[in-house]
Amino acid sequence: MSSDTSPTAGTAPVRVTVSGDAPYDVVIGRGLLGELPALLAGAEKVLLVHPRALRSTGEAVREDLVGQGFEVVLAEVPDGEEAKSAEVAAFCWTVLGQSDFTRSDAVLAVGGGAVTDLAGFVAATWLRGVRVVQVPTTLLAMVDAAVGGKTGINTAEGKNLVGSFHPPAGVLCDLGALDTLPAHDLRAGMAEVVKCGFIADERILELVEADVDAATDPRSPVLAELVERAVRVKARVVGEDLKESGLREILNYGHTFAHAVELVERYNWRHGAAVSVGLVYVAELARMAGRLSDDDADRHGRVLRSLGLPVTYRGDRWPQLLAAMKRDKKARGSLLRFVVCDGIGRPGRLEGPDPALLQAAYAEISAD
Ligand SMILES: NC(=O)c1ccc[n+]([C@@H]2O[C@H](COP(=O)([O-])OP(=O)(O)OC[C@H]3O[C@@H](n4cnc5c(N)ncnc54)[C@H](O)[C@@H]3O)[C@@H](O)[C@H]2O)c1
Ligand SMILES: O=C(O)C(=O)C[C@@H](O)[C@H](O)[C@H](O)COP(=O)(O)O
Ligand SMILES: [Zn+2]
Repeated sequence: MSSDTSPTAGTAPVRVTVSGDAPYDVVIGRGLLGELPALLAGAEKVLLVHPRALRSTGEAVREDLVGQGFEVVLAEVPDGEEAKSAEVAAFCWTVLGQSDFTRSDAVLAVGGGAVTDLAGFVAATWLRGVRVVQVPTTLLAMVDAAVGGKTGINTAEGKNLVGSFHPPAGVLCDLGALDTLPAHDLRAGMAEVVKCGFIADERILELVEADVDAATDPRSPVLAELVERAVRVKARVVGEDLKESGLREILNYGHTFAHAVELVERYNWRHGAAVSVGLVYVAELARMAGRLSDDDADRHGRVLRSLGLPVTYRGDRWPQLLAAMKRDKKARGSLLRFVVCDGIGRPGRLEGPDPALLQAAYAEISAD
């Protein structure tokens, strides 16, 4: 994770501060793991949660921290969405209990968004809340999941239905981790980057449109700029509205449909891929509701398609999708609520849309 012949090697890390009751920094750069001891200072024990795929990274980080005097207990969890279950959370609680973790000890997540969500939730619930430090290793986790303190696990009925707001003590986005990330996972992360472009920072869209290869090259300064821009959008929003009482909902752009797709597909779709289709769906919905221009709506599909992300979904799943959307956290009683854009960088809400409109937007993005 600290290689480096990359053009961004040697450049000073960028620090984005997230404000709130306990402000913290999101650090973006290369070779950042030397910052871990300071973030963990005061803890005797550290629970290092990592996915199976990152066993050797987990071992290397453990050795480093042991050399710095920490007692490190490893919790290896399944890859991907399988990690976000009550069973895996209970496994972590058992490890914490058997290792006598106290309130001055800490949880350290090294992994993608599934691991940062799980580890954050475990930290939020252990002894009613202990410190968590996030080391995201996917693009999606760097720009979104590890930042902002939204933690959670899934239940059989839906995505992230159990969780807590528990901000981290710090986030280290070591871009070197992206060197080993499969291309489809990098693309999945771009869906959340592009989401930030539509809700708040049009320059993100322009950078992708100008050179999609540079935008998706883990070693390019363009990708580093995109990470920073997306993190700044997220930091600004969660710094103002940690618990999603209003503004934070804009980060959920595209997610009402996306989470429904993930559930219907039994989590065999990557979250970012589902977000891509969800963005196109909600752009279509906004266009049909007379809220978004044809040009701006078309731009959603064009940018996401250029990144190799899906922009259509099978046409025979409407009842299941609608049932899942009713469990979206933005719903109030039987009122479905969507984040829509009235233009680029102008997020708003669409409340209780006509069911016929919802289905018509689905028909528009359906593949035969
Ligand atoms: N809390 C939030 O605010 C928030 C925001 C966005 C997404 N999320 C959640 O994040 C999750 C998706 O995260 P994701 O896209 O990172 O997927 P993921 O965590 O499932 O990781 C994808 C795969 O990449 C592997 N991996 C991770 N880092 C790697 C690396 N450097 N090299 C090689 N392989 C690596 C993982 O083991 C996994 O198999 C979803 O559960 C989503 O709900 C949460
Ligand atoms: O941080 C947020 O707030 C978001 O909504 C970011 C989303 O990208 C993320 O997928 C989040 O986990 C979705 O939250 P949920 O509340 O809809 O489960
Ligand atoms: Zn998301």
